[in-house]
Amino acid sequence: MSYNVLVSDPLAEEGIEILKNFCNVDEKTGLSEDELISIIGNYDALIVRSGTEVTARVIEAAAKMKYIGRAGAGVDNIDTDAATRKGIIVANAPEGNTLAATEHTMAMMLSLARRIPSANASLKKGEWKRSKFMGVEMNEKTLGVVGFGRIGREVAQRAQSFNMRVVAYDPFITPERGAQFGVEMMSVEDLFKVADVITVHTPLIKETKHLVNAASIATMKDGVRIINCARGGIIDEKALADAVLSGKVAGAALDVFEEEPPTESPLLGLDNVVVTPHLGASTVEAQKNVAISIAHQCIDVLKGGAAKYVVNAPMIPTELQETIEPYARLAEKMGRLVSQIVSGAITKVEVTYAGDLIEMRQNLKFVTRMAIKGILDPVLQRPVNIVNAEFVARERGIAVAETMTEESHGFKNLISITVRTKDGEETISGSVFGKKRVRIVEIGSFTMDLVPEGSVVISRHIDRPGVIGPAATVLGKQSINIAGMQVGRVSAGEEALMVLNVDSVVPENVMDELRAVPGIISATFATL
Ligand SMILES: NC(=O)c1ccc[n+]([C@@H]2O[C@H](COP(=O)([O-])OP(=O)(O)OC[C@H]3O[C@@H](n4cnc5c(N)ncnc54)[C@H](O)[C@@H]3O)[C@@H](O)[C@H]2O)c1
Ligand SMILES: O=C(O)[C@H](O)COP(=O)(O)O
Repeated sequence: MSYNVLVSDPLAEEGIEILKNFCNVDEKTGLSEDELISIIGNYDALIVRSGTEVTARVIEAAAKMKYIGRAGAGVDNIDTDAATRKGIIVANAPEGNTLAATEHTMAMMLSLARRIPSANASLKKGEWKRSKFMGVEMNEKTLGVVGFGRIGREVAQRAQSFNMRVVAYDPFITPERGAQFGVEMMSVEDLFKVADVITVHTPLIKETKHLVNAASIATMKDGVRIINCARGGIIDEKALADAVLSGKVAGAALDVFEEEPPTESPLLGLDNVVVTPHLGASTVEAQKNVAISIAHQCIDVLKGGAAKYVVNAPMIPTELQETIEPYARLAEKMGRLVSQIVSGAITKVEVTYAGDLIEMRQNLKFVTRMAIKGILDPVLQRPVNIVNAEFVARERGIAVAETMTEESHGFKNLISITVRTKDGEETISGSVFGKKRVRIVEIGSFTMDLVPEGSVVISRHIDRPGVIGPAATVLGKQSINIAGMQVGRVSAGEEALMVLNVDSVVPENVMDELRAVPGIISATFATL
């Protein structure tokens, strides 16, 4: 199968080469939304940087899209909710440009402190104004880092080497974690009060929109310096310009703007403001890193696998991927089976984890989503995957619950899926033996040891002589080979369950014949 990939922003050649070895690649930059919409239906994957707005309209038109890759960190130019609804994997390359953005932040801080851009421009105009460009030292100043993630931490370490005191605000980082970096975590209000230089390193989300505004600037030290190498919009540009003009803020350095390019930003005309055109990630090294990462992830997804840095699905830490994989595979197969043996509209799915699995509770969301995918796949025409499984379930009014229990019925690990419908409920349990031997061990109250692969016939019958033989004869007459058989019963003479692994599809008319065998109560054909 040949795949088409559209690269709509400049991507380093190293990434393009990797893609070209696997699929057709079109590089078309500078497209308008309408131009993008008119061609996007031809592509299986789209790769962007911050230049392309991947709107809900674009995603709606992306009929066969499986992957949107962001060769960089910020995904605020991609409507990830719209992608999630469509089951499109959105992935980024968050680590590749961390050091580039960090070093750019340090460059901006020093440029601001020593007024390098203005001094450079002045000298090049033929002036020699040494006293005009008096600077300040960073030594012993306090740096306030807002957002103590990858870049925030790297900036902090470099600032410490300048002998700066570093304080930080990040609602998701504990004081203990901050202390490991020699950084005091504090409230944003306190940080604004004590910092000589403030640098923001958060994503642009509703909580961080205009975090630096007229009111918060008023609480800052007189002569504070402010840096934004994260996202335009975290700082209210008008408020910042007013504060620079009034002298409250001694200077600002901005790499990113509310609108890019920033045609109307009041900051562009100010002397004490250093600006760059979103260059944080623009190093040869960073561009190579992100292009390679996003190209490999693209190929992994097109081959049917998962991307390493998915932003719209649960991520599994690399070290756990091998451990989780068999559970995810088992849950999907169990979901497929249970969905084909229940009748009536599904109203609730409950996935219960027991035994050793409880220790992995943080990472079981992935397994639950695979169970839902398995349940919905056989009944829906649209693609259901790890990205949109929960969304599609919700959309269909199916409640999903995930529970943990110590009770594992003697198994080392146990996954149980209970599906409720308007007509009743069915529970299937499975376990992973050794590292990856997956088995279904219970269907309802019947114990078994079923390899969840291929085609199966599941029937309920009265436990008495003369039922199983005639049932097998029905299949034999149609040359349908029985590769395996499991029979389970709770007590002799009552209802029993039979599962036949068959080597070919059993047509509906043959299933009807099977259902007509005296003693057979019900029979279902399922593909796993
Ligand atoms: N200028 C550039 O070219 C450039 C390059 C790379 C990254 N970036 C941007 O830099 C920013 C940081 O990137 P990163 O890789 O460090 O991301 P990251 O996810 O590692 O760190 C972001 C941090 O922000 C914190 N945070 C979230 N909400 C917050 C809030 N309300 N208040 C304070 N902190 C909050 C998170 O807990 C996290 O620790 C992103 O916006 C990214 O898009 C810009
Ligand atoms: O979020 C990012 O990675 C940076 O803003 C870089 O954006 P760019 O890839 O458009 O340079």
